[in-house]
Amino acid sequence: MSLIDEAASVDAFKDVPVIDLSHIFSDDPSFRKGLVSQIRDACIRVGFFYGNLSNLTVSNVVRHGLTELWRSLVSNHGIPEEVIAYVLAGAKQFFALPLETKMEIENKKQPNFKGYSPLLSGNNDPYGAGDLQEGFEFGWEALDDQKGVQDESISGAMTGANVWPSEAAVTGFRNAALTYYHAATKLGKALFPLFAEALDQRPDFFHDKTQHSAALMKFLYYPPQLGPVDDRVIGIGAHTDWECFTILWQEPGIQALQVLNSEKQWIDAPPMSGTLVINLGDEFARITNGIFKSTVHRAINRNGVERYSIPLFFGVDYNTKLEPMPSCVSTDRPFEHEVITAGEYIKSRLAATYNHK
Ligand SMILES: O=C(O)CCC(=O)C(=O)O
Ligand SMILES: [Fe+2]
Repeated sequence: MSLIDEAASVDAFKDVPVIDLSHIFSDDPSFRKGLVSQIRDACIRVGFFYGNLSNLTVSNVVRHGLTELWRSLVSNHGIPEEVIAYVLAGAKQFFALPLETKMEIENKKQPNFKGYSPLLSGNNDPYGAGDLQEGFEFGWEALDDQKGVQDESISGAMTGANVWPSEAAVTGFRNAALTYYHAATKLGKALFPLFAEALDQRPDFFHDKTQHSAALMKFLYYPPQLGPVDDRVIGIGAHTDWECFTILWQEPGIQALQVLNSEKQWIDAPPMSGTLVINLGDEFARITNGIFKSTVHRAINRNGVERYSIPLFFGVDYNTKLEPMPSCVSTDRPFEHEVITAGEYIKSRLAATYNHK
């Protein structure tokens, strides 16, 4: 079936599919075909899936540089290990700092909203009254032992360096955060060829558009929300993500994330051991003219305990134009957006969310 016909024939999903990514690096056509077809179905029908990494072979994990990420997810006692443990400890320490210390790196003072966003400062749902979360956002930066400096010319509309709390305030925070960032972006880079094949393109279709890791990582802290709740103030209001896809780590054991289907039912997407949630965003929806779904979701923390989550929003390079693929456009299915660059799009969404005057 063509992409356009397939997109026209989908029913409301009732759950978020789980896709085994053990063969993510396999060139064996039988494995590859099966995986691509599951990803295509999830992207067209749901816009969300759980990527199960727990059965990856150790040799593949090592060869493709996923060790830190994999060991963060896969443990035999369900407790996050290694990098995630450091990241989580650092995030907890950071969010526990006095407000005035955190406000020294407030996102509204930075050119592109990197840094700290206080409680209720963002509003992802225009019908909401603010998101009940605190955040800390940062983008690509070389680790101390890596070569490379940030080339600002490639960041286009999204130019702007990261800001960090002082090393004295949260020891090891920057290093732990960047280590996890680099591990998660490696997984992101391995996913682009699969998405390309799911769109009937060559595996390297996105290669020239993903040279620079246009990816933002955000640490999120959600206080518990108990008692009567104003529906307009929840952890993060109903929204779509903005980049191509998000790789989301959720704190184990705490249900908060929900995904909206076409019958307006909220479907729970609880954390699942050995997996990361992968969901598509607006850049992919634009590039595919709506064939890949950028699905509405929200998070509500009614669990009586604090909750942390870590999305990595991975887009095409900021200077790439968000144009539709010709195979996704027809006379019945015209493209209805202005063509702008990815950087311009992300910047405009950040400004709208934080109401920056
Ligand atoms: O915290 C979560 O589970 C979801 C976060 C989210 O949807 C976002 O930051 O875009
Ligand atoms: Fe989201």
